[in-house]
Amino acid sequence: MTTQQLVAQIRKKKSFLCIGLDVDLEKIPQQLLTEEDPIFEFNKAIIDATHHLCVAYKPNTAFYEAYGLKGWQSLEKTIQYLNQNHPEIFTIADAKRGDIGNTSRMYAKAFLEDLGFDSVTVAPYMGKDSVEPFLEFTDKHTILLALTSNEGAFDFQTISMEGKELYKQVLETSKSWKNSENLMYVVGATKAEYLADIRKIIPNSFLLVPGVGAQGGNLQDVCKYGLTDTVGLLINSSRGILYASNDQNFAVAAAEKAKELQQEMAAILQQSI
Ligand SMILES: O=c1ccn([C@@H]2O[C@H](COP(=O)(O)O)[C@@H](O)[C@H]2O)c(=O)[nH]1
Repeated sequence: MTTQQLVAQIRKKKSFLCIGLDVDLEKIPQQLLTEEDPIFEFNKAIIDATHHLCVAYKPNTAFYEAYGLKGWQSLEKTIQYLNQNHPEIFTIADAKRGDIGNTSRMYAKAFLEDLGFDSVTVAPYMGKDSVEPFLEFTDKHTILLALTSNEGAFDFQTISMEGKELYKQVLETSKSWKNSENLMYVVGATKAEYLADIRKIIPNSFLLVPGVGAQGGNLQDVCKYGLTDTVGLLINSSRGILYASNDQNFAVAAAEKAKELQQEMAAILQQSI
């Protein structure tokens, strides 16, 4: 999916919501556990109930890898279901990969070609030759970790080297990489106060912003400094939507939470026009 197509979907749905499909078998309604593939059945119910309210889904691969072969098969079924039924929705494999070049090429092939995701998250710290193999997929997007939502982000990402914080160095250097126009960046919603500085370096790039909901990030704060002329934001919420209820009405409850965020986004978009 091109960035223009993503922006068109955002305008059409009045939403820049990304729903995180982080399925924890201990948190889903227990009656689903009798199904042959509880993870997929849960995802399917969530997707069926929320697809009109969001423009992206982001399965975090940890929640599938944790269940071995069965988990990987659930991930495969989930992305196939999305690509077949909702090809207009942007898909993100939140896998946080990155390795020496030939290994990165295999990661890129796994997520972007074999599974068929539109994008994959990548850690930047092994540098240019670890990221460019992902960028070789020019019809896909590589989402680079810039300033993450967790407390540990302050251990390295904000440390200054020669007067420049590491996350800023990542943003600036990555712009010189081949096919960098296909880069997006992760910035945590809990770090909204950094967005004005971030926008000085990457004024137009799309940002994937996790941390709204369970981590306490604020949508209004993120939009105040992060919004661009073409929106430029995908706001992720996972637990805050998925686990709104764990009774039989879980999908309806999830849709209600998603709708609250979508309506807040619609109001923000209307004001910014
Ligand atoms: O900086 C980051 C990068 C990734 N994540 C991931 O996003 C979701 C957030 O889930 P919530 O339940 O809405 O907190 C999850 O998959 C994280 O691994 C992040 O939170 N922060």
